[in-house]
Amino acid sequence: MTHRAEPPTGDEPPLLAAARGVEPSRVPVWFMRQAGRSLPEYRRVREGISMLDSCARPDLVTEITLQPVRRYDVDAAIFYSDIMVPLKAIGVDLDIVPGTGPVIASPIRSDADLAQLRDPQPGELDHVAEAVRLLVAELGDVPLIGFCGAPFTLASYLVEGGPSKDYSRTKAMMVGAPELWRELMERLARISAAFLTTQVRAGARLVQVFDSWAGALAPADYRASVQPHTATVLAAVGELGVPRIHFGVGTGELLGDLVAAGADVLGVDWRVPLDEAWRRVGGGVAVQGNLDPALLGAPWPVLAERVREVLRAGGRVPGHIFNLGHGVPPAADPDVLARVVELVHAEGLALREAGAERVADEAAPVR
Ligand SMILES: Cc1c2[nH]c(c1CCC(=O)O)Cc1[nH]c(c(CCC(=O)O)c1C)Cc1[nH]c(c(CCC(=O)O)c1C)Cc1[nH]c(c(C)c1CCC(=O)O)C2
Repeated sequence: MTHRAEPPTGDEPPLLAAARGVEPSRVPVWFMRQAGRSLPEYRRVREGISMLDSCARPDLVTEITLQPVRRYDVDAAIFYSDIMVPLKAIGVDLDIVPGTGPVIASPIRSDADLAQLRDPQPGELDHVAEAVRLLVAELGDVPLIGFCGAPFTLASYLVEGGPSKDYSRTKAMMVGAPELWRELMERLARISAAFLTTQVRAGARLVQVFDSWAGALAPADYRASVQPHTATVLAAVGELGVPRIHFGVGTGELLGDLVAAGADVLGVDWRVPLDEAWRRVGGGVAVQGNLDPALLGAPWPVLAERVREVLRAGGRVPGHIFNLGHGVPPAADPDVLARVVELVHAEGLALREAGAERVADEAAPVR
């Protein structure tokens, strides 16, 4: 995808313009995990219904996805689902335990265990397509973001059996049983690609691939054992022509490799300033991020300054989509998020210009 190549178009949704590196009519903003426990209306509709059951009901998926769009003036909806949903759909015995995360009944540690993983059959993702179609009809001009988990992040849950701090069984398989690892990653890439292309074919206009835990890997291991499989997923949606965001936490040393996997937008956590991230990858992409979610609890004047700092750094990059550096924490105050959206929209473009001027100053010859 080219950047700075096309003139601004007044009516293109700001999110899609920024993703192409074209100046948008306002700085677009959305939040990872904008739907979820931080919203009282979410807690109400989820009462007595498990996470995975809610994901299987297109009416609930539609309602929950729309909740943050009604409450905030965000520039995108993100499909309410989970990275584990396609695995559940093919029959993997798993649950999402509140306060813990995904838990797998029979972790995958041998060739025989791989039998749990097969390509989704026709019909198994119909509830996903139906929910996306319902949503797109309701959303009007607000684009829907589709998403999936990258093979490594999915593998980490399947091999460990649940959330992990060090991913030691996963890494041991990666280096100690490379054939088993390759087969596992190839199967996961096909499953995630099917989940993602289902969303795009039903109307999602942009996608985000979450390799949330890839930052745990050394770059050489990432490149040898992970990147080719994520590239398969990104290529499958690339063929459909939608912009692709690639995101992971703690990936400061991997940013160039994340882009090389086939991304149009680099998702950055709060550890690396956006302009620095863009320099590290040599440009050629838009960036998304990267306010530290922990700062949402700071006094408003302090938080507002941090929002402006993100906008200035993003202003040095041809396309910037404002977001947090990771998901909205369950304890976040929705009124604070609403103020962040207002601030980004009110001051974003002016601060982009300020950021761009600073780049020009630095580029001027020293006398
Ligand atoms: C690693 C990962 C998972 N799921 C996801 C990731 C990648 C994103 C990231 O890095 O955070 C992706 C995800 N999960 C969810 C969304 C959709 C909606 C959105 O972003 O607004 C998305 C994009 C809903 C969800 N997925 C989950 C919730 C909370 C469950 C609940 O409300 O009961 C939501 C709204 C559950 C979940 N699912 C997972 C975890 C770690 C958890 C949290 C467990 C907990 O703290 O209770 C696995």
